[in-house]
Amino acid sequence: MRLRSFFFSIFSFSHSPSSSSRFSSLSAAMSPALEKSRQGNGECNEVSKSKVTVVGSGNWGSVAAKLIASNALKLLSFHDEVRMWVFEEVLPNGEKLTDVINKTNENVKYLPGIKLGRNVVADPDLENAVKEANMLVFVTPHQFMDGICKKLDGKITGNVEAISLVKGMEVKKEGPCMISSLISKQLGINCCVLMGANIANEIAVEKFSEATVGYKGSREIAETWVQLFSTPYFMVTPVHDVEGVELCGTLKNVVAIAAGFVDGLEMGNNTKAAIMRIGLREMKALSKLLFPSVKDSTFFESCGVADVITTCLGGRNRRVAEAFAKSGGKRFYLCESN
Ligand SMILES: NC(=O)c1ccc[n+]([C@@H]2O[C@H](COP(=O)([O-])OP(=O)(O)OC[C@H]3O[C@@H](n4cnc5c(N)ncnc54)[C@H](O)[C@@H]3O)[C@@H](O)[C@H]2O)c1
Ligand SMILES: O=P(O)(O)OC[C@H](O)CO
Repeated sequence: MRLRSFFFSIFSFSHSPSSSSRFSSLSAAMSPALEKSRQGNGECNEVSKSKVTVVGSGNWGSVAAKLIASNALKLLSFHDEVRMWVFEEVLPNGEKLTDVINKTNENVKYLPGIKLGRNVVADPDLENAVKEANMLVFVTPHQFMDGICKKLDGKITGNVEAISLVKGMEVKKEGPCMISSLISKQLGINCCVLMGANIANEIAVEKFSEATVGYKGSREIAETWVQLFSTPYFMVTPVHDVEGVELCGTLKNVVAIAAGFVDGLEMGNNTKAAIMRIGLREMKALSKLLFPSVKDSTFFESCGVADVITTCLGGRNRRVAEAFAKSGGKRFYLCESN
């Protein structure tokens, strides 16, 4: 049904005179809950509404806040306000990033030129930002997650759900630890994941893309996350395989670095395609070794093959690896700053 809608939408798109109607039929087919909520049935009082906090405000974190903010305004079951925790930085003009976001509604450092939505409130105080939320969206570079979880240890109470958009893992002495497990174990809450072929800057300007929500246990909470993130230009599918989805988002970065080396060394498109194919096969093998429950079908979702393709074509990992190879082995961080 969804596949048919998708092809129908592409067909409509190619025959559509205006870009604003591009994905209207797709939107209608995919979001019955959104349409129902828009009509309003008066069943949700203020107390039962979910409050969302986005923990992180980088490039993807800001786009995630924008997606969520637009839906929070439309869906009855969510509070309008979306908090966004900002790792405070002082900008070259001396202003604090948080103040500028709240004044201009724009993350001028990590997502310049894009309005986040007036209902996004930037907050530099992590504890304060999460204290009233019952839905937490974690989206920072992976290396900061251990520290963030430690700061929040014992501070999350009540019925709270989390989702991780972090593409990476903690590698401890005992072995690899998925970020969703880190969140679950340290904060004592259930944690889904959202991964996919999602270059943030493209989604920021509302170009169409897909994503995958990985969950374990109840499908109901996964459906709530799908509702919160879905827009006509962002199509989200739930998959009952949290480890598989998260490992796809993590391991594709390694393939992207290899693809960047291939580009930097000018080895050509056939070699790059081979890297992507073999890379995907190795992602699957390693994922299944770590978690035998990982499903083959997950690798055909947006989080799998599609993310390998987009990251190897347009991602930052690819770009920095290409610069590294072209520079003849300059230090990685110097390539990153270019
Ligand atoms: N950017 C994308 O296109 C994209 C798309 C999908 C997934 N992701 C994943 O999302 C996650 C977040 O990426 P992003 O693009 O939002 O961030 P980013 O790469 O833009 O990173 C910068 C962020 O890190 C914060 N930061 C810096 N020092 C910190 C510290 N000591 N403690 C806490 N935070 C600190 C900065 O304030 C900023 O918010 C990553 O795992 C990434 O792989 C990114
Ligand atoms: O820019 P990258 O390499 O971090 O990739 C961004 C996203 O993960 C692509 O889905």
